Amino acid sequence: MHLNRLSLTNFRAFSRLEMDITGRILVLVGDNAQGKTSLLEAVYYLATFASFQAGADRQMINFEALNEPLAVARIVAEYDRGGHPHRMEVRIIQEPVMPAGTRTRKEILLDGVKKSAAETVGQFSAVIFLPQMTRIIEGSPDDRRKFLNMALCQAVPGYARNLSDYSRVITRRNALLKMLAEGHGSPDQLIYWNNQLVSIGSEMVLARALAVKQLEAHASRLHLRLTGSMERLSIRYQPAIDLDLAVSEELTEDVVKTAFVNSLKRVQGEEIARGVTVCGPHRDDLHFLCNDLDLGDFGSRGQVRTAMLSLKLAEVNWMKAQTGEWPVLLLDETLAELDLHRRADLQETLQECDQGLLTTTDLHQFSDEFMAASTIWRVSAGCVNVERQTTMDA
Ligand SMILES: Nc1ncnc2c1ncn2[C@@H]1O[C@H](COP(=O)(O)OP(=O)(O)OP(=O)(O)O)[C@@H](O)[C@H]1O
Repeated sequence: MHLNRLSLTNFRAFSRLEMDITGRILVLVGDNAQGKTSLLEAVYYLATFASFQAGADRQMINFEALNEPLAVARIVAEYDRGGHPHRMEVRIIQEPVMPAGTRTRKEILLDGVKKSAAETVGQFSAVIFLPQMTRIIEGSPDDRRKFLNMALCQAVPGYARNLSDYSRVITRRNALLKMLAEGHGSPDQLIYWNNQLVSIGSEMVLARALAVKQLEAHASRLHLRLTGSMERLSIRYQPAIDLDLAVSEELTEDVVKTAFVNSLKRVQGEEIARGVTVCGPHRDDLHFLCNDLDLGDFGSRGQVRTAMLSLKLAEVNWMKAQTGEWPVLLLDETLAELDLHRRADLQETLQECDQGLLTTTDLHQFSDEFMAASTIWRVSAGCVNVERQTTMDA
């Protein structure tokens, strides 16, 4: 995967930006609040159609543009995938709705053809490294599910569609449960939504179980290397349905569906009383263990950071194995956080991949060798200019 050109219009602080990207490794350097992270956000949006930092899409539309009745933020990328050139355009549109409101929606064009997000996700793939990514281990189950979803949507065919259908089923089922909680309707009305939930949810559980196993294989190997064989990293997937992965021998669709149906029977009373779906993949969790101790509860800062690096490098390798393509690596101020040894490992992965974009406020943290292989772009007040082009990609 190689990004050749990026064009932004009314995206965050960039009212207009055109970048011809020739290098394999790009370092975006600039002071704070100049737009470096926003650039990575735009590129990552092309991979997932979700921001890693904004709660709502409208936050990405330039403030001044939002003063207009119709405001459009546009990201256009030209990239190579599997040796073929592609063009993706994403428009985030805020438009008026009667009588006096606004709504935000997005439009996606892949090679000139309008597509939905679910059918386009994965056409351009990227992995993001952020200083705050330790939240995946230390934060809430929601952070961990988000991590899984972002990775699986890009690399597992059909997962993005299931995720979007599942979320629709949950909304409709919750509305019915709320009605039942208020004493209207009959529990028999749940049968249809239970079938939908079990059918889509079981596919998601299977995909997650398999992906976590594969990610764990990569992560534990990398973690042994990063810790000089001192620490064994394992990742445990904990589905919210009554399914103990440690004891279930072979995980088939039937095994998962039976567990799901039984779980729904067990919680039906509670669900009707609370008016909400309490069991299913939207309540799944992950656990990260280091030498069998849960890192979320007992990990030191350094241990969590190293485990995160192993996990993210595993995600890169897993995505390559799944899709045959290296994802574009996006590193937001990540190297500064790492010691020399771990920095070297990350730089090694960068050398293997097709392309990496890094942000920094300080070029001194990079080795001379790394700098020679990088093209340096200066980001200043929403403008980006090449400061030094590498000669090593020629
Ligand atoms: N929708 C928007 N419209 C205009 N400007 C915005 C919008 N959203 C954010 N900004 C501004 O963009 C600026 C750049 O933010 P960004 O996080 O990309 O900078 P950065 O160079 O990565 O900074 P740092 O090094 O501090 O992380 C901020 O000053 C922010 O206020």
